[in-house]
Amino acid sequence: MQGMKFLIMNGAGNRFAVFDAREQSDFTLSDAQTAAICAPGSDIMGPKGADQLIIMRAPKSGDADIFMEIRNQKGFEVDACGNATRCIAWLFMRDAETDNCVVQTNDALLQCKLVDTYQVAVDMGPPKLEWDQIPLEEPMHTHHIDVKVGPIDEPVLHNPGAVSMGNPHCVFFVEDFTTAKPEKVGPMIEFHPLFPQQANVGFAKVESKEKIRLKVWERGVGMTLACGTGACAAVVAAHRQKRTGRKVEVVVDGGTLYIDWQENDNHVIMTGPVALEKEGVI
Ligand SMILES: N[C@@H](CCC[C@H](N)C(=O)O)C(=O)O
Repeated sequence: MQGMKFLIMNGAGNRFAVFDAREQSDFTLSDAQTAAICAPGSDIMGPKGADQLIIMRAPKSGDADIFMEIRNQKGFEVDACGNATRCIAWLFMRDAETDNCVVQTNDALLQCKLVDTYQVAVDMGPPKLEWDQIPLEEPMHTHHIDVKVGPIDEPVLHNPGAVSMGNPHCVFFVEDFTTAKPEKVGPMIEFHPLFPQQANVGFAKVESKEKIRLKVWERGVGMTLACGTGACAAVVAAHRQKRTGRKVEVVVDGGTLYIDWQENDNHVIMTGPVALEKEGVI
C-alpha cells in the first residue's frame, strides 16, 4: 500500500476512501482490512470514516475506461454505488481531460458525463424489477411487497417497493421521519429473511410529484448522508406506485440528486455533486 495514490471523496456527503490500484493489479484488501480503514476514527479516514472503500482498477474490457471495486464500510464487496460512480468518473475525466467516460462495476458498464465543474451525470441503466433480480426469497410482484413494520392491524410502515439498481433496495414511503424511525427500522429490514442478500432500506417522503425527501439505511453501513442507487430506487418505486413523475429532485441529508427514469429507454439517469476532500499518497 505504501506509495499508492489515495483520495478521500464524497458524493452529496456519501464518503469514500479511494485507492488507485490501476498500476498495482495484485493490490487487495481483506474484508477486515477494509473495515478497519473505513471505521470512523481510523488513522486514514479520521472521525467521519468512510461509507465505502473504492479500489480503482484497470478496465476488465475494452469498452470501459476504468473498473471500480466497491466495498461497504463493514468490509464486504458489493456490485453498485451510484455516488462513488460519479466520483470515480469525475476523477478519470479530470485526469484524462475529457467530459465523458465509462465506469465498469461488477454489475454494469456505466456511461458518465461531466455536466458542470463538480456535477456528473451517470446512466445507471434500467432498474431490475423481477423478484429474482432484486433478489427476493420467493416469487412476488415487486411493485409493493408484503412487509410491514409496527402493530399488525395498524402498521407504521407497509407496502414498500423493491428495486435493484445493481444492488437490492427496499423503499418505504413515509409521512414523517420521526414516526418512521429509519435508524431502528433500517437494520430490521436489512436482515429481513425476504432479502437473501440483505437490502438497502430507503425512507422516502414524497413532497410533490417532482420532489422526494429521502433517508437511506445502507446495507453494510447504516445511515448515510446520501445513497445514489437509493435515490434511483426511490424514484422508480415512487413512480411505479403513481406517487411521482419520472423526473424527480431527491433531497438527501448531504445534498440533492436529480433522477430521471427515462421513458424512451427505461434507463435511470442520476445527476449530482462530487467533492474531492483529500488527494495524496499513502
Ligand atoms: N452509497 C451507495 C450504495 C453503496 C452500496 C450499498 N450500501 C449496498 O450494499 O448495496 C450509492 O451511492 O449507491
